[in-house]
Amino acid sequence: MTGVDHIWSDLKARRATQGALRIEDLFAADPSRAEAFSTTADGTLLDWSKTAIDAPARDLLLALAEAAGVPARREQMFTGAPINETEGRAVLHTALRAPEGAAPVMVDGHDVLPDVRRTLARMRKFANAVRGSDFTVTGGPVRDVVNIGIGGSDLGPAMAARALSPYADGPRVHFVSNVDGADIADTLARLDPATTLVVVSSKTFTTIETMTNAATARAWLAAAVPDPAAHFAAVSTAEDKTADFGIPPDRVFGFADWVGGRYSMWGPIGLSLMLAIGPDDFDQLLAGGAAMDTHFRTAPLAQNMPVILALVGLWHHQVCGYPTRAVLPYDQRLGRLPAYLQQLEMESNGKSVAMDGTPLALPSGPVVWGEPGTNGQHAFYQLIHQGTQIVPAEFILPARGHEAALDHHHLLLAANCLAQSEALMRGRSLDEARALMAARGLTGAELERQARHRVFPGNRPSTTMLIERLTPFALGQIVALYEHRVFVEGVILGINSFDQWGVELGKQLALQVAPLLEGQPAPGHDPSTVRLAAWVRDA
Ligand SMILES: O=P(O)(O)OC[C@H]1O[C@](O)(CO)[C@@H](O)[C@@H]1O
Repeated sequence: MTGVDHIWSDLKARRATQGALRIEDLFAADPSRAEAFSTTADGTLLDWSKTAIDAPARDLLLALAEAAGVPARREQMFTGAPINETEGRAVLHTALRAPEGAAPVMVDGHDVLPDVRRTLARMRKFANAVRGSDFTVTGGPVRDVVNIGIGGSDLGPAMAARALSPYADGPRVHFVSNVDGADIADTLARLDPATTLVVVSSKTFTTIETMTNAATARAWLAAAVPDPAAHFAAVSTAEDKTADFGIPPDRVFGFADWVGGRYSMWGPIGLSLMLAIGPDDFDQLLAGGAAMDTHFRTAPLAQNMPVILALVGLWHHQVCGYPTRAVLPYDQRLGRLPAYLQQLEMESNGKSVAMDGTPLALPSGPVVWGEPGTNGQHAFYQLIHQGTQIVPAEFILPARGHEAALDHHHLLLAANCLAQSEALMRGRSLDEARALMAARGLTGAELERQARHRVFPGNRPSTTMLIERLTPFALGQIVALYEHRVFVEGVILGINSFDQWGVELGKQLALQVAPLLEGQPAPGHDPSTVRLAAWVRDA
């Protein structure tokens, strides 16, 4: 067994010794627990005290991070080593947000930062022109922007545009991703082609959903304006393909293959966001990401927010065996954060083999899901509180909202968030439930029956991340925090978090199923698929 294997088995042994331990007991035993199991970074706070991680478990988890080589791998990532080994690429989304004066980042003997800055300056110039009406389309200044992209070329900017809507003072930005014609039809139906700019965002510029939607947008424009090409910009690593599509090079924003799709919102893939909020606020987003990078790179592991969040995640999924985790932002504008994190976490760490191709010794990443509070409270929290499976909850709460006149809303929002984590931990015992029923006048068997329905087991873990307000800077911190959390979990599990071979097969088969739907011969499909296709075809 390796040192890492030993620590995993020590962790499982530690968990086994906890028996009926209640999280509340940990607070009783250590009056400083709330502080000791909290981590801060540039105005944010992560409280992980409401978990069953006790001091010995914490020490083992930190030892695990050391033994798995997190600090060394982290340096390799930041300095451009090809740590995406299955694709032979560096992983340098951090370079997209590197501050002025940062040390050169070398890939194949070439500092990538000057190119990053040049592209950012071009984006800034273009965004200023569009926002300032210097860039015009057929009908004059651009009033609407349609971002066409999917996965990492959609979720990041779409999530951020919604999160930062109080900062949106440019053209209205819309996001079309699904190949379902309903998506683009509903979007375009509201828009005037003469004043619409379409940004086609695709790292590869081959993704079938995006190229189909782009062609539909082009046809929509062609039917209404004399020069449809004048209404397009593109973001891609494949400049030959953007040229084939007819987009002039001065409106193409390229990036290198060392930026993974789901890590790409910091660069040109963020163009539509920049058009909405402006270059200065976009810079603030980058600054927040960069601040989290510095924290991740320099803070000791025991105070390192991404490392801690990762270790909490490993404790819950790989040690305790909880199958999912819920991300519960108490901010309506973070409504797309769970979807964004689903791609970030599940596409990154949803793997079955280790870097060397051998089967993983431990489960890979968990299912990630969620919804903003308080809406989730009135939907699925029932299961989180009383269901038979335990769902670690990750709360995110800004201390203040943007609506000063609605502070009373925010107070209730915050109270709900804090109350949920308390309720999850504390629960309600059978005796407490019996007392409640007795107070309502019930007695005997009926009291007992009703009381049992009102028991909350409690002892359910959660973390709470606090930010001051959902600013561009804070959003940058949150996204970079989760990116690094995924990285740390991946390193410790031995996973390559930067490829996504698991999405390939379905894409290939979709192309082979299409002829079936058109009634053409398409051998090699199973009887169920053939029958389903026939039903769809003949309906
Ligand atoms: O930006 P592209 O090349 O269109 O890819 C879109 C998305 O498709 C995937 O490759 C797989 O679905 C994602 O990783 C990526 O973000």
